[in-house]
Formats: sequence, C-alpha cells, structure tokens
Amino acid sequence: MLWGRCLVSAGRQSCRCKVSFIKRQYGFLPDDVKSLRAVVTPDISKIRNIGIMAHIDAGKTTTTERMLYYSGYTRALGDVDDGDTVTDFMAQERERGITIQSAAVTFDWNSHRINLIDTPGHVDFTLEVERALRVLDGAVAVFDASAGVEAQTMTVWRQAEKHSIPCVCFLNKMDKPAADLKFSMESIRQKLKANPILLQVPVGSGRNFSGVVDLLTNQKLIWRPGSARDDGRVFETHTLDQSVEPELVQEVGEARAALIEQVADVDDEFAELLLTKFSDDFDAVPPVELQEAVRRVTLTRKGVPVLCGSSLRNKGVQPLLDAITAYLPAPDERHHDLVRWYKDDLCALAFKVLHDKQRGPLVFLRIYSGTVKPQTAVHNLNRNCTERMSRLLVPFADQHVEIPSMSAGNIALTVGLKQTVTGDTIVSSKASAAAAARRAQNHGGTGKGEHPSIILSGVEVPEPVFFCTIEPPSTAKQPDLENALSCLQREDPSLKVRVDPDSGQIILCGMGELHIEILHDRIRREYGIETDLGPLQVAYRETVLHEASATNTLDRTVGERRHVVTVQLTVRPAEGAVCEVTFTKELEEQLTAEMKEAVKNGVDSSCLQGPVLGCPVQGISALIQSVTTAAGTSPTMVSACVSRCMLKALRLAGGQVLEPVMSLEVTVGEEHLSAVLGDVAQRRGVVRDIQSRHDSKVLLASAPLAEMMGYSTALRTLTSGNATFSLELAAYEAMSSQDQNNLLRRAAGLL
Ligand SMILES: Nc1nc2c(ncn2[C@@H]2O[C@H](COP(=O)(O)OP(=O)(O)OP(=O)(O)O)[C@@H](O)[C@H]2O)c(=O)[nH]1
Repeated sequence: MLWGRCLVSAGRQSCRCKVSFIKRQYGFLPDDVKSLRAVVTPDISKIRNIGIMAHIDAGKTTTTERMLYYSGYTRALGDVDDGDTVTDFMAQERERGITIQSAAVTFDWNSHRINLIDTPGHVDFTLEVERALRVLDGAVAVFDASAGVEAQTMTVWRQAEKHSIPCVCFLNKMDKPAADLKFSMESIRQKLKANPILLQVPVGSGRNFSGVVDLLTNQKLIWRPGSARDDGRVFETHTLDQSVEPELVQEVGEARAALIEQVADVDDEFAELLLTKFSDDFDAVPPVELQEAVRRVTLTRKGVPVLCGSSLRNKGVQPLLDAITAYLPAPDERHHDLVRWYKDDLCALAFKVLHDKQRGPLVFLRIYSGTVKPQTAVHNLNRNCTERMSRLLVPFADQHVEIPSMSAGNIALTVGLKQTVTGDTIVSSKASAAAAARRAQNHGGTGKGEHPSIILSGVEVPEPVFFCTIEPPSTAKQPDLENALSCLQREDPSLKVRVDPDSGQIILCGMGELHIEILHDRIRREYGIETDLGPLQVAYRETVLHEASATNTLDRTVGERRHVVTVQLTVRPAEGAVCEVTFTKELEEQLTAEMKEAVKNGVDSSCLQGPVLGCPVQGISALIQSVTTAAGTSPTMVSACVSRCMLKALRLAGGQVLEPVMSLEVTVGEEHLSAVLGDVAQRRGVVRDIQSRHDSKVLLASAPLAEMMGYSTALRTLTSGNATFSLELAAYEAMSSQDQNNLLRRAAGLL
C-alpha cells in the first residue's frame, strides 16, 4: 500500500523533482515509412513481449532507457534523476521519479521485435504489474545487486509464477561498493525459491566494475570509461588470457564448470549430450549447445539465467538485450489454450485503457490470433457489443505511430473502442465468436454461460484498503468530476468510486496513500478540476463471532397491494467465505428461482454495511430456515425483509471488526534500528524477524494499516533519511476488544 524511499518521499514533495522537460530526440520517427514496414510485419518467432519487473528503485526505468538508446530508438540517454525518461511519461512520474503506469515501448534488437512494458515497482500499483504480466511472454527481473531480493520483487515474482512467465534476472547496480553477487544469487535461491543460473562473472567490483565475462563464450566484455561518448554503446571484447589474469581465468573456469553441471542437472537432453559427445571434457561443449540448453531450462522455468551490470554506468545492458532474444519465448512458444478455437480469426485481450483528451479512449490490445486493421468493426465478447476501430498505432511510450495492420503475437494500441474496458476479449465478429464456441464445444470445451471457453480471463482486481471523500469546488463542477472519475476508472480498475448513501458525497477507494494522491493530482492536471479530499480512512471489514438466529416479519401495503413475508435465518462465522447463503433442504425445493434470488439479494445488501461500523461484512454464512409469503408479495419485499432479519442476526452474533494488517519491511542502518523498533511497537506492530544485510538491518514486521499513515515522513525523521521501507497488505485480522472499543469511540467522536 505504502512505500517509502525516505530520500525520495511518497509524500507531496520529492527530492528527485528536477523537472526539466527536455525534448527527447527519437531515432524512430512516425514518418519513417521504411521502418514502419518492418514494424508491421515481424515474424512471430522474432517477437518478444517482455516485462521488466522489480522492487522500487532497482533501476527498471534506467535499464529501459539504456535498452532504447542502444537499440537506436532514442538518440539521447534519459535519466530518471533528470526527469526525462521515455517510459515515465506522465507528468507525476517525471516529477516523482517513479513509474506509475506501465508504458509499452516497441523497439528492435538483433533482428527481433521487442515489445517492452515498463511496470511500476510500487505496491500501490500492483494491478498495473498484474495487467502487464497477463499479456507478456517473458520477463526481466531487475535487482539492486547490493540488496538482493526485496519485498516487492517477491510479490511480482509470485505474480509472474502465477502466469508461468519465464524470466531472466539482471543484477543491476554492480557499481555500488556494497554490490554482492553471491548474496544476490543466494537470495534468489532462498527467497524466490528459484534456480538461478549464473551466465556471467563480473569484472572488478564497486567503482571498479568494468564489465563481465560471458560464461558461454569465455569472452570478456569491457566498457572503458571515457571511451567514445562514454555512453556505453561501444565496448571491447577480449579472449581471456591466462598469463595476464590467471585469477580471473580460474574463477571463470570454475563458474563455467558449475554452470554446465547445473544445466545438465535440469535438462536431460544436455546431460545426454555431455555424456555422449563431451564425456572427456565437459568444458569443450560449444556455446551454442549450452545456449540452447539454457533456453530450454528457462522456458520450462527449471532455472533462471542471471546476468549482471550497471545500467546507470552504461555497462552490461547489451548482453541483457541479447539474453532477452536468446532465452525468452516467442509468442508462439507460449500455450494459450482457448486461442486455438479461433484458428486464424482475431482474438485479442484489452489489457489497458488510457484516456486521451483528443482521441478518446486508447485501448492496448495483446493479439493472440488473427490480424487487426483500422477502420474495421470488432466484437467485444464481454460487453456483447460491436465497435469500430478507427486507428491502429504502435505504442512508443507517449509517441504513437500509425500503422495499417498488426498480426498475432503483437501488442497494438487502438483508437475508437469506446465501450471496451480492461480485461475484455476482442474478436472479429459475433459470427467468428460463435464459430469458435462451436469448435470448443465439439472438442469438449467446458464451462457455463454464453461464451464459456472462448473468453480470455482478465485481471483480478484487488479490493481497495483506503478511502476518502472527494468534493468538487462547486456543485456546477460535479458533472465534470463525475466524468473525470469515470474516465479514470476505465483506465484503472483498482480505483473504486461510490456515493455515500447518507451524505451523498463521492467516495474514492484506492490501494494506498500514494494511489489516491496521484489520482487527486491527475484530476487537477488532466481535467482541470481543483478538488478537496477528505481525510484518508482505512477500509475496515466486519464479521461475526458466534452463531445467532433471528426472525423478521414485514407487512406493508403499497398502493392496493399488501405484502406480507416472514423470514427465519441463522448466521454463523465461516472462514474464507464472503457472505455465503444456503437454504434448508425443504426450502431449496420449495422456493422458486426468483425467490431464491430475492433472498440472496437481501443477504448481499445487508452485508454491504455491517451493524458495528457500517463496513462490509465478510466471513459469514447465512442459513435460510423459512420464508413464508402471502400471495402477491413481491420479491423486492422479500429482499427487504431478509435484509432486516440479517441485520438483527448479525447484531446478535456479536460484531467483530477486521482491520487490514500490513507486512512491513524496513531496511535501516544499525544505529537507527532501536528507534525504528520503538516506533513499530508504538504502532501496534509485531516484529517477526531482524536480518542483517551488509551494514544494514532488515526489519520484518506486521502492523495495522491504520497505524501506518504518514509512515514515510515519520521514518525519514527517525533515521535522518537513511531507511527504506515497503508495506503490503498481508491479511484482514480481528481487532482486540480494546482496540475495537477505541475505534468505535473514535468513530462516535468520543476520543
Ligand atoms: N549506482 C547505481 N544507481 C542506479 C543504477 N541504475 C539506476 N540507479 C539509480 O537508482 C534510482 C532508481 O532508478 P529507476 O530506474 O528509477 O528505478 P525504477 O526501478 O524504475 O524505480 P520505480 O519506477 O520507482 O519503481 C535512480 O536514482 C537511478 O539513478 C545503477 O546501475 N547503479
């Protein structure tokens, strides 16, 4: 939820805000027609849809900028510290030096087309990462080599695992004195439970880090300071010389032997090759055989290649690009089960929507099969509507290049799809969807509903944990604000907007302080509306402690008609469930589908506002024991009666407030550890572990979100800016009765 880099706060001010909107020069201009032809028709085996993921500040944006520069698409190196990177193009990103929206960038390397999505590292924007991963075929995990695996990397890694995405690791910041290859490898092994396969040995360490030895070829790649423009474009390649550098030769020999052994352990084909052809001398195995084996291991996720470098110092990025093309999969090497039903017809997933003032909504599509062309109609399966795609663009950060068509495996940006939202499946027509459904059914496709097995699954949207009111400057501006919020919601499904039923105020619900602050900022900058935010509040939940039963009768005459209904039900705690509804056996048989629906609606509406604090209720099950209605009673009245009966039962069952508890990781110098520990204890935090990392201590704790407001400022003060932290939702937990009483008294204005 929250994130902290005390030197660069998540708060209102930023130390990295040297906002110089330097005009970038692009090597690839929209009117460069020759390049455009290549843009449109890359061979699918040469496409790499890649994401870069990491903990905040590991250097994703800096690495992306180097990739763009070396691939020739930019003519100047961007720098996050100067606020002029290509991928961080939103104004807030440039000012704050962080990545908020994943920007798609397309460029070529080694005759390969790389569609690269720069994903944010901040937990508030986890959904952006998830959205990007959903449509990627491979990922580069960037690490700060002095920190190894950090909290957010673990979250993103889990997300990549969920989507079975093959990865390559890049140990960045090798120029830092505290950079530690062994430690980083071990932390990948321990914390990510992965099998890191080291493909390079660094040459020099800290400030003297000058390059790497490629263990496949035994070639030394050196970036000399002061050479050419010192932009790292030019580097030297040397064969290792035993007489000049015996120690390095020995280190490389050992590392290569370990590499060969490690790959043979997980790849039978390679092991067989070694034993048959190279049994006398494993080291004689040619680089190309080793490379193919590493590729197989990467694609099956039995291992992750590890490379090292320093993006900021312009070292090691070209081999990383080579590794992306060599080891990560092409789109046709990934298995997307349902896509086969479409054969060569269009099947694409809308994975991101941006709102452009001039062009309207811009929808990013990952094309799984078929071809998209501008000026054609497409069918949206989720919304069951047909829309016209007016233009087709290649996403080049905030530059968009118009193209005549785009084929399977690519990522395209479309103009004109007004109904489409994130997660929708786009096909060429209703008829082609019906044909795909027929094929799926003939082959025993499973599932229920209209287009069961032909809809691509979207992105899970996490529940927001923070909310606050938002007020327009005047009632005249209310419609503008509502429009701005609905545009922002189409872009960002993790933003929820609702209206308070009592006060009529608009409520913004988001993933963290920074998330809400950025939205506030965007409403001001992009929509020109100055709004007031109410105090940020934690989204509590409620549950029950015991079982309780209640009966309720509703007898109401509306117009000529009398509605009489009596309901009897029991609620009880049910871990894991949100609000489960079950009926007794007799009722299950007696009630019509319409009445059952009415009962469920009644239960759901009572669960929106629990009896203790008016927060959503979860973790309960309701057993409906009897529903008796007089003739002519409407289902709406049944819902109302059930809802009231539920409220009675929930009160009797002893309301328990659940609060979001965060897992906190603080990295701090030893001298400040006790101050940080004292502060965590005051925040009702529980320390789980304290680990050592070089000269720093890493504190692992859990603490209620309510106590963590403004933590970045507090930590900065406590440690004079020498600490970093990350905070992530761990679970909703029951409050102690004393804490709950305090909360209730505060809510009632008594504290
Ligand atoms: N010493 C050193 N610093 C680096 C290196 N790469 C990046 N940095 C610095 O690390 C900081 C973070 O870099 P970014 O590229 O913004 O990192 P990021 O992972 O994109 O960060 P978010 O977008 O906030 O998630 C900046 O101050 C960079 O100058 C490196 O190789 N060595």
